[in-house]
Amino acid sequence: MHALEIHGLGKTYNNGKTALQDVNLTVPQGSFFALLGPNGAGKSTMINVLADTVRPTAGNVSLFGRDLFNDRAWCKKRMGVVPQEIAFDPFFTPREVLRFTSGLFGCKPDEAWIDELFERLELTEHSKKNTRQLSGGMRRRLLVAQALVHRPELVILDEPTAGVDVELRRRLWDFMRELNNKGITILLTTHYLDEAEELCDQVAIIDQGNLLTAQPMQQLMQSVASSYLWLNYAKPVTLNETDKLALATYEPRSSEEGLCLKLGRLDDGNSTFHQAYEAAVARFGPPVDAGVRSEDLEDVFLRLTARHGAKA
Ligand SMILES: Nc1ncnc2c1ncn2[C@@H]1O[C@H](COP(=O)(O)OP(=O)(O)OP(=O)(O)O)[C@@H](O)[C@H]1O
Repeated sequence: MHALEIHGLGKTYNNGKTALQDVNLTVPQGSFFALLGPNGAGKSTMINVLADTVRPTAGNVSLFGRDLFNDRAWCKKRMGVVPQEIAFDPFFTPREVLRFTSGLFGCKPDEAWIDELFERLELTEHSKKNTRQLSGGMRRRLLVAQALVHRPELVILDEPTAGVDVELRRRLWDFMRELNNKGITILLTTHYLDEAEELCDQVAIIDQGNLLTAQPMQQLMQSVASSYLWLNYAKPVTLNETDKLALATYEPRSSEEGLCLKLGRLDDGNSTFHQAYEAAVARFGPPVDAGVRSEDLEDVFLRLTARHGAKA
């Protein structure tokens, strides 16, 4: 069964802005899913539709097989959402916020779980303060605790680590990974693409309301990420028309330190490293240094969204 199945989802705001256009997306149960996109791509709109704070103008969504819009109460209990906007009643303490939220989900507050959440999210010593006394990072962690207090099976996090320092971010992700290992599905948006690549086993990229790709992370990296051979000649290499023609297969680019060639695969699956290196040496002589660099998720993301932007 899928945690989420989204069909033909569309949202046009009252001002005429279309934030989502016919989005089809499946989030497998138990996955750690990254929903990525540049600013204004439509990520928060999608999350707000799931959280019932934005009404879609088209499409349907099912959560663990049940219709999200017709079976709201059932679905809400199984879902915990960490929104991007932070808003708490300033007169409540974090513990009161969590007790109150448990009540909203029809559960008796589970004090042991609340203690564990405070501990894991490093809020124990702040649990009796008023929320207005908390820092931005603490409030964001309290939002995460609030989303988890009713033990949801699907956790949706919209930029949960914005404003959270590196160390805390790492510990927050460790906690999310532990929850995921226990079978909880996690869907998150983040602008930290290196963290998404490390954590997530599924990835979707949206841009201008359109889904560009959705697939297992490993599959995306294998099929789309390229490798490049960097040849250091200690100065930029000038490519004349004959060089460009001779090296055309490697899409040569002059760099500050020399030359960059795109590597491909031969029929036997081996890299074209050797051929590219020899071709460069034949034209420019041996470099002072050379290395191979593979594209990471950020490179792939920039390439896919730039190409889409150029088309739009
Ligand atoms: N309430 C609204 N009324 C009108 N337009 C809106 C509204 N909310 C969002 N939009 C527009 O919809 C588009 C998608 O916005 P959204 O916040 O979903 O993007 P996002 O991918 O979450 O961006 P970010 O990474 O900056 O948070 C943007 O062009 C935004 O300006």
